[in-house]
Amino acid sequence: MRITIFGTGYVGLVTGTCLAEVGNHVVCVDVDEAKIACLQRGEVPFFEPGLAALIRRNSAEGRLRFTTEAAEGVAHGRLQFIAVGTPPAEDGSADLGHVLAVAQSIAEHMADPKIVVNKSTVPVGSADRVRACISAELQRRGADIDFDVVSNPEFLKEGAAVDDFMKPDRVIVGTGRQASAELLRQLYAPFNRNHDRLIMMDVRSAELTKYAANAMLATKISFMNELANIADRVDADIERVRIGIGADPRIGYDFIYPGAGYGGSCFPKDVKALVRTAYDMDYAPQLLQAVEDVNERQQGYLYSRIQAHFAGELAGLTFALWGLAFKPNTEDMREAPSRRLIESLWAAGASVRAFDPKAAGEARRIYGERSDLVLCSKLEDALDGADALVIVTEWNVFRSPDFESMRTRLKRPVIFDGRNLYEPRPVAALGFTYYAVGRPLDSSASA
Ligand SMILES: NC(=O)c1ccc[n+]([C@@H]2O[C@H](COP(=O)([O-])OP(=O)(O)OC[C@H]3O[C@@H](n4cnc5c(N)ncnc54)[C@H](O)[C@@H]3O)[C@@H](O)[C@H]2O)c1
Ligand SMILES: O=c1ccn([C@@H]2O[C@H](COP(=O)(O)OP(=O)(O)O[C@H]3O[C@H](CO)[C@@H](O)[C@H](O)[C@H]3O)[C@@H](O)[C@H]2O)c(=O)[nH]1
Repeated sequence: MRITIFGTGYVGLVTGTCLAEVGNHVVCVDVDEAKIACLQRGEVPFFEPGLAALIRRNSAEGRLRFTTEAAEGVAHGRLQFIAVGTPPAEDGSADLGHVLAVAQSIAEHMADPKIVVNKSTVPVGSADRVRACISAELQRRGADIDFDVVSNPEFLKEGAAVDDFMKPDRVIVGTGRQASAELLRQLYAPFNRNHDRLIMMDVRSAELTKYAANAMLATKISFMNELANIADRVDADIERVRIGIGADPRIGYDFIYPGAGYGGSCFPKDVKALVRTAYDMDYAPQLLQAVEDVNERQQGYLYSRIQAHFAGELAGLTFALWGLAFKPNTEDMREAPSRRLIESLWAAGASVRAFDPKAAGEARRIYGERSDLVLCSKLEDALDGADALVIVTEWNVFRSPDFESMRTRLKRPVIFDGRNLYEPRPVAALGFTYYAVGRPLDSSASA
């Protein structure tokens, strides 16, 4: 099939590349000239495992092209995917500005029938707004061209995006038209061979399904963070509790890790947007509001532990930080817990020596060169002369460190672990003061 994708971020670029990989002819359009120039040179603008090789192969074999020309993109595909950002507006609602700008471009250049497929995460009713936008422009042009707007939300995770797209748990397609449903079924057939993963529904339910999935996952995390905070106070070990409850298949082990709070470009903004939708409909979403409030507090967890340990005297201290990205296997720092922590430490007069396997460049882009942020190229270097180590992201390389060397490099043997990577008792036995999330400090519970 001939397919056009608007937006070459995590979703657009992965979607376009994976659709090309199974034999389709794909044109990706972005307004960011630097990004498109980079892709045209065969470089990938961000780190996502496995993506670069796929882009290079499909570009070389002529199935994948990149352009800033909307007209070229609109002319190419019968299917026009919208995969642009929907950032939070001031009031928490999803900002549809980029989505509607793409709809407008499609309508301006449309010369034959199109199926517009929305992959961006958008509030219920957005497909109607896209449809209205396209209709208005076609009417202005005096053009009578058939089109449909389909909702096809994306569920990929950063760091595993290619795998998630190639082997989806499910593909949600929201449309009221049989012909659109049939075309989307054909499009996704190569990803649907093992068993039928396609779930067809109406457009509004498809739009809400995306928010429901993210809100449910965010709820699991906030629930565990709440429990971890209770465990802290009653001297119980949340890791034992996690293992104990996950054994119940109705609960399961996925997404019940307590930590430094959820971050990233999706959960924080999507929970907020769903809360906003509910309030707009005169419904108070108490549970969702609590999910967000708990996360807000949890993002301050590491800092409050640090403050308590140093009795609020942080001025002049140096903290080694392991992990800047919002989670492992990505360089993305959008809403990363590390940012809130770094900024709190700076505000208290402390400085930071950070190591992240992939996100140092992103941190430099966000914060620029500053004397209170040293970005180290080796994890050991971050420790040198620091008053404590703080672990914010659970990269694999942090899981089995050389504790002896760590103790000699740190000025004081103190670890604040926001991801519960180690067992408290053995680490304490090596002479460290070890703070984890919801785990007692060297108690029999952690034996
Ligand atoms: N990142 C994820 O893991 C993920 C997963 C599922 C769904 N989503 C949703 O998908 C959407 C895109 O997310 P993302 O992380 O890929 O975004 P992103 O910020 O990484 O990329 C968006 C891209 O769209 C481009 N763009 C903006 N306006 C444009 C226009 N008018 N025409 C063409 N390109 C334009 C931007 O330049 C940018 O390159 C969001 O709604 C997000 O919530 C994201
Ligand atoms: O048990 C857990 C699991 C995750 N997290 C945190 O939750 C955040 C989000 O993690 P993850 O869901 O793995 O990353 P995303 O790439 O943001 O993916 C989510 O958001 C995407 C965008 O909507 C969806 O498509 C995905 O299905 C959904 O998992 C990160 O800060 C994690 O550290 C925890 O604290 N505990």
